[in-house]
Amino acid sequence: MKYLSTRGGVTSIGFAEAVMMGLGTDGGLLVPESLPRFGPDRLRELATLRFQDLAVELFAPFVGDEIPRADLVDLVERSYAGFSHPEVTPLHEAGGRRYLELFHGPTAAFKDVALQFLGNLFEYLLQRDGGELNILGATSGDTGSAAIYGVRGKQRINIFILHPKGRVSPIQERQMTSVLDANVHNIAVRGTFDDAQRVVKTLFNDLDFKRRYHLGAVNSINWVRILAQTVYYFYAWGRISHGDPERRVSFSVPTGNFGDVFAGFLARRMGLPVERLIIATNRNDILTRFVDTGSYAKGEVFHTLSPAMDIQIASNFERYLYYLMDQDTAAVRALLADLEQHGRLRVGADRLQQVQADFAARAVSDADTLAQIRETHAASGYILCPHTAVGARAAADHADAVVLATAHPAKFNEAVSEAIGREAPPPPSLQGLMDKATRCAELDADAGAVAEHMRATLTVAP
Ligand SMILES: Cc1ncc(COP(=O)(O)O)c(C=O)c1O
Ligand SMILES: N[C@@H](CCOP(=O)(O)O)C(=O)O
Repeated sequence: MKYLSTRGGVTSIGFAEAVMMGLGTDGGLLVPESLPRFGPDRLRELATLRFQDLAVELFAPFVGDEIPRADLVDLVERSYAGFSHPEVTPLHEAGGRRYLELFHGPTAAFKDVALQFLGNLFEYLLQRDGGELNILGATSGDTGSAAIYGVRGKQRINIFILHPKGRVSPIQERQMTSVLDANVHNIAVRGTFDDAQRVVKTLFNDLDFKRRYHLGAVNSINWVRILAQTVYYFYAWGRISHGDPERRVSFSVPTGNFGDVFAGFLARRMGLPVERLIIATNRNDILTRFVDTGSYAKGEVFHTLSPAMDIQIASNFERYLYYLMDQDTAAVRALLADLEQHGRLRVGADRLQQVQADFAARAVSDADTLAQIRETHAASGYILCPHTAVGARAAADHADAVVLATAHPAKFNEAVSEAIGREAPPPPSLQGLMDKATRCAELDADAGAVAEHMRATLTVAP
């Protein structure tokens, strides 16, 4: 399989190069030249597989002959061995609703599903092909810790994670800053997640800096993040449909950077029988407004009870535009130029019709998020994290939709306590964090300052 950039400036690169490149050297996002298409017989087979075997089957066409199958199997098995549930991403039924629990990994959020694999994949490729990697990522709370846990202590890898100071939950902050391995570097930036993501993209677009410092990406700009997140859509469908290709399943997806729901979109393009894909946003509703009106217009970032989704500029939206514009990279560039110049882009009526066929969307207020946590708990005793609650509320008119449970509620106990008057009990991985020593730098949300910090750190770090 070969990869190209959504902006057309990178063409025909292989899987390993795409993994290491992260963001396309033209500033675009990497996508495969084509997608495999699974027909009814293949879907029936896939539905019988355990999570790990399914992952290997789904990854194989994208990896091609660049990694021997035995090595791919080993990478996948190791990546999910540390999950606390034997099914990796089990379905749970509560209050008449199905939840796809994605929080059984080491940092208790869905990011572990992709980042355990990506960490092992980086290590494998660096050992095999030589070289070193300095990961630079931005987080609104969950990617950071999952990425850090994916690469902590690994040879040839340093990781620099930027989080918006004071805008992640206390547990999320501790999960990152209490990891004291020499290769882990946390930076609290004075600004929003969007500011942190802009710094990361600016430094990736400085090709001289990127080459000199061997920058690698763990955010969902990295294609592997998206690929790995398609697996649980197939897995959930298999468990619900028992392999019946006529059975269509809807998903409601708490959405911020548009990676998770985009993975569902891809799964459908690969033949998975998906009925509705619901984009569930909090008050930061740029994506909901886009689905309603065809206009994608930047606004102010609001602080909400679901902070990991306090995002205005959704990275993977560009990948969706690429497919929406029939893979016409010039059309993508034109839309992005509008966004850059005017702070908004607009698609025409025919494209909007396609958008509305691809997605439903709903924005959920903090008050409704709390009400959802309260109602689900009262009906079933099950405690939702606020992001998952946004997903459940957005699916109020779709009783059948599977809600992606993207984080363990104990990561967001402030919201949980406000809703039900008590905290969710933390899983073992979250216990004792608040007593640990921490290390974290603090910087302005400025690419120059971050670059300087990386240079200084890397001259003394191993
Ligand atoms: C708990 C949680 N839910 C949902 C999201 C939104 O996912 P995405 O950014 O892929 O849209 C995030 C952040 O990415 C998150 O951390
Ligand atoms: N909500 C995310 C934001 C980064 O998104 P990513 O999927 O592109 O890594 C987070 O928790 O950091």
